[in-house]
Amino acid sequence: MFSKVARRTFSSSVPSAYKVAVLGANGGIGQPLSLLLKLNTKVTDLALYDLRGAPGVAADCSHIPTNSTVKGYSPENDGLASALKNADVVVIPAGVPRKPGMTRDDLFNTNASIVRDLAKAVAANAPSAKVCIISNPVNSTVPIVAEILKSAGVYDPKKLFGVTTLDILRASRFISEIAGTNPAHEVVNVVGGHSGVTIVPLLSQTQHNLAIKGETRDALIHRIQFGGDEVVQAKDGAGSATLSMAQAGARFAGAILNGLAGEKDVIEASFVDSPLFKSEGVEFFSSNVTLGPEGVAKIHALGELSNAEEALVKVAKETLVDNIAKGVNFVKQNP
Ligand SMILES: NC(=O)C1=CN([C@@H]2O[C@H](COP(=O)(O)OP(=O)(O)OC[C@H]3O[C@@H](n4cnc5c(N)ncnc54)[C@H](O)[C@@H]3O)[C@@H](O)[C@H]2O)C=CC1
Ligand SMILES: O=C([O-])CC(=O)C(=O)O
Repeated sequence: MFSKVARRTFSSSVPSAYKVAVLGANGGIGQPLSLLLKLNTKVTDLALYDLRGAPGVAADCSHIPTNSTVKGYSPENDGLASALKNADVVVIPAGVPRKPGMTRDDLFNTNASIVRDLAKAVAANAPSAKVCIISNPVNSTVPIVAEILKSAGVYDPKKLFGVTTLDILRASRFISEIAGTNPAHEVVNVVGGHSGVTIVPLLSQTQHNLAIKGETRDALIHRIQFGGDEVVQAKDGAGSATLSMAQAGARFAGAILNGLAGEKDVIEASFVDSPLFKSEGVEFFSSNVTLGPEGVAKIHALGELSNAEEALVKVAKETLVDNIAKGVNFVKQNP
């Protein structure tokens, strides 16, 4: 009797039921991201995969009394395929992080093949999932995944996302430190890509418009562009942002789930296959995206830019063309 009542109450409180797979779940990002996804009530099946350690992370998370079941998978016994089967959303933070002195591009040689191989598994086992790429360099890893999905004949540009949400989090926080405001109320559009000069915060569109000016403004833009370096330096060889990234990844995956569930006006920035600058050869670009049941419902234009922002976007586009080509060429040479 008691269990029947309990079960009824339980299921009526579940708004939607989705399977989310995290690939790289035992890592610095993977562990706290798995925790935060365990707290999302739209997730009913949480599949945690890593080369090692995922069953431990899963057992740990599974004791938290939210509605999802959690299972850990290893490469043995086709664990990757099982983790991916029927996944609605796949989040990929697998790969090595930076050490001081490295750029994100320095991670390419190691992470490109990791992401390529995981993308092949996604194509084979979860071809219609929404795929969220965290592994760096995002500007190149997203095109790698696109190429693999294309060769498998399952590419849908509406379903592939580079996660740039951490740039938005940092921009809100750093602006609030200057303006003395609540960071939760700082809405800021950050566009372009996810590395250095490709990260373009559109400060003219914030509530401060041009009120933050001169050297303060330049320093703020630089801090948003190179915020990742602050964490890499502070961690002093032990990796890069993990906790703030987990929060960013959980927010982004949560938005994807909200879109899947048919909620209205779900908007997050993401590095996607975008029409905005395709005519200039920039195949992927990050801007605000409305998310819906199919993934991308609408890609928003950048809106009005100041002259200085136009110049920043120009530089971002030039770098992005190279970063994207590097990913595409990698797959051509190493299919
Ligand atoms: N998009 C973004 O804003 C951010 C991206 N990152 C990137 O995220 C990635 C992960 O960072 P951390 O979690 O700090 O690194 P980490 O080294 O702590 O964790 C990476 C995990 O990936 C796993 N892994 C490696 N190869 C794998 C494979 N083939 N299949 C499954 N799992 C595999 C490792 O076993 C490890 O558990 C890095 O590339 C980092 O640069 C980091 C912060 C922000
Ligand atoms: O800086 C890094 O290497 C990790 C990252 O992408 C970030 O923190 O934005």
